[in-house]
Amino acid sequence: MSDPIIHARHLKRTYRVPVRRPGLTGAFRDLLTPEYRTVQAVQDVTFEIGRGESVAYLGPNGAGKSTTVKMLAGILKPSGGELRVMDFHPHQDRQQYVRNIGVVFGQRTTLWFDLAVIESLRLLQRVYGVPEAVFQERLELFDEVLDLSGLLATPARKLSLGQRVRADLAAALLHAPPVVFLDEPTIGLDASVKARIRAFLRQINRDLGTTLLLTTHDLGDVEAISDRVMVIDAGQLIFDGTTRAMREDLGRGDRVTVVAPPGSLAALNAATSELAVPWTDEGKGRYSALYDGRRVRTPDLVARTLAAVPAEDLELREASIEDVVRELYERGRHA
Ligand SMILES: Nc1ncnc2c1ncn2[C@@H]1O[C@H](COP(=O)(O)OP(=O)(O)OP(=O)(O)O)[C@@H](O)[C@H]1O
Repeated sequence: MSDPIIHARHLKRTYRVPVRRPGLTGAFRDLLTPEYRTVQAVQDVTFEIGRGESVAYLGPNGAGKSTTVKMLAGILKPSGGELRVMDFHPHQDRQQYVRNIGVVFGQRTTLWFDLAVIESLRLLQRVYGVPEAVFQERLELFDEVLDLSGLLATPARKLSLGQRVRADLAAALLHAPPVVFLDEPTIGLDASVKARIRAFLRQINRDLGTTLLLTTHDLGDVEAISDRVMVIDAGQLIFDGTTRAMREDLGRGDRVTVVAPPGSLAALNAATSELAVPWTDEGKGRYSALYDGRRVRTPDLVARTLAAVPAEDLELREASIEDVVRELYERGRHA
């Protein structure tokens, strides 16, 4: 990796949460003698991200993604470990640091609610000291890709979700920060807005060399925006590498799908048990299995499958990122 810009070493973050005791007496006791338990949201996470990389940070619900992003953005103080982004300690150096990064939370806005979008952008222009000519140039670029011009006069509170996220992206990138953190930037957006935002993020990554780290549950984002994937589960990194390496690491880079009468699962599993290829019932008569094409001979698998069930259709393809991530989460759960 060339020139790391983000260093996280043994990063930890715990939350202290009140324990709720049952019933009315419990409620009184909670009030008088509160008890707390510790949630380990991020347990021990180590990674480096190079300048200009575009990294997707994935994990199931509650895995610790948002907590990591909030530490990276300087909003939360790590409970342990080290964190450095460029030459800053994000939380400690927060005031200076935030001028050098962009942050987008898909679920909440950083725009002033009652101000027209352009007024928010003008305020940010002043905060960041962006010269007028540069401001105009960037507005033009944002308008080109994010189609902003129609939104500029509208107060943030009147924007639809998709419009709001587009305006938030412009606000986060106005000062051309070298590093941008995005927490579920495409959540709840329709396909066309998603496509626009993905294209925009890809463009700033490629053309401006902006380093991106984004959390998402939408694996379409990963395919479109990121070259590298880090997967966190229960507060720990369980994978860090390219999507291709992820397929290879798992050894299940191929997928077979068959359409067969309902109730075919047992017969399929029996037919391929020697190959250790377990099937999943996807409903509506579709059954699929992930397997390692280097270990299992595909013609052998196909022959066994077709002998076991009266198949209406059979499809072979490379496993999608979605397949692989689902499998990774499962593996993490059973580890
Ligand atoms: N403010 C908080 N107070 C207490 N516990 C919290 C707080 N924020 C998060 N947690 C807990 O920390 C853990 C990690 O949460 P986090 O929001 O970082 O996960 P996530 O991977 O972003 O999840 P999701 O995909 O659902 O957004 C979870 O167990 C969550 O309940």
